Amino acid sequence: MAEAVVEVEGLAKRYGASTVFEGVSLRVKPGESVAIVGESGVGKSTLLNCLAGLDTWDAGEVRLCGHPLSALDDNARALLRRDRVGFVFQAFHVLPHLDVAQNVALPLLLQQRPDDTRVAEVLCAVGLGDLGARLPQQLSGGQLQRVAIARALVHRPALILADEPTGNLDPHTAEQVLSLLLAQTQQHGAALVLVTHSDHAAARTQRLLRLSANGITEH
Ligand SMILES: Nc1ncnc2c1ncn2[C@@H]1O[C@H](COP(=O)(O)OP(=O)(O)OP(=O)(O)O)[C@@H](O)[C@H]1O
Repeated sequence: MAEAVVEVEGLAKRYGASTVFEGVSLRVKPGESVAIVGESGVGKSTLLNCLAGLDTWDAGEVRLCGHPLSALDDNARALLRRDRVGFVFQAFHVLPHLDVAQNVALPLLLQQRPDDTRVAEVLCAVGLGDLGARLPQQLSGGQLQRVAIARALVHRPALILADEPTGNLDPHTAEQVLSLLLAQTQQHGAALVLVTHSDHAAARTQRLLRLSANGITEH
């Protein structure tokens, strides 16, 4: 059995007396694509943040590339995330004072392996080949989303986490972006976990998981 890229066991998240979810277990292997769906507020973004070690939990464990995240300190978690994870945030988190190419280059610079050719290649792949010198404020919402996606893919991470990656895109661009995320799983063996409200996006992944307060179920 291939080692899971990410493995979750009995995860629970609470805010005070209020439980967001509990009993969440899942495994995603290299080359697998998974969509997580569920009602608004059920904790999909929270779960994604837990998978990346960006949020804490109250019971259970998350293992990323074999490492139990609760055993790592903040610094070790940040290093693991830097090397293994590409995260497409719902709110993009594009840095406003850097141009598009500089934003996309960031994961490579953090790993001290700058690669302008790779940055240009990924920008072309998301249809932003001519916009590398633009500042984020000069882009549309859909273009910003594609910058966020290019930045999440540039360092060929083992795990791609994407929170509503097609939420701001027209159907044609959404299709292109999904193809790009899925190609990364097929060609480079990355694991993709996608949070989405779109039935269409969910239908393109190999597995569909529904999150509810009592856990997560496969459909
Ligand atoms: N700091 C906080 N304190 C208390 N409750 C919080 C806090 N942050 C988030 N929550 C609650 O946690 C729950 C999960 O939020 P989350 O954003 O993960 O849901 P979601 O399923 O991604 O929602 P959506 O589909 O609307 O994006 C929500 O009910 C939210 O109100």
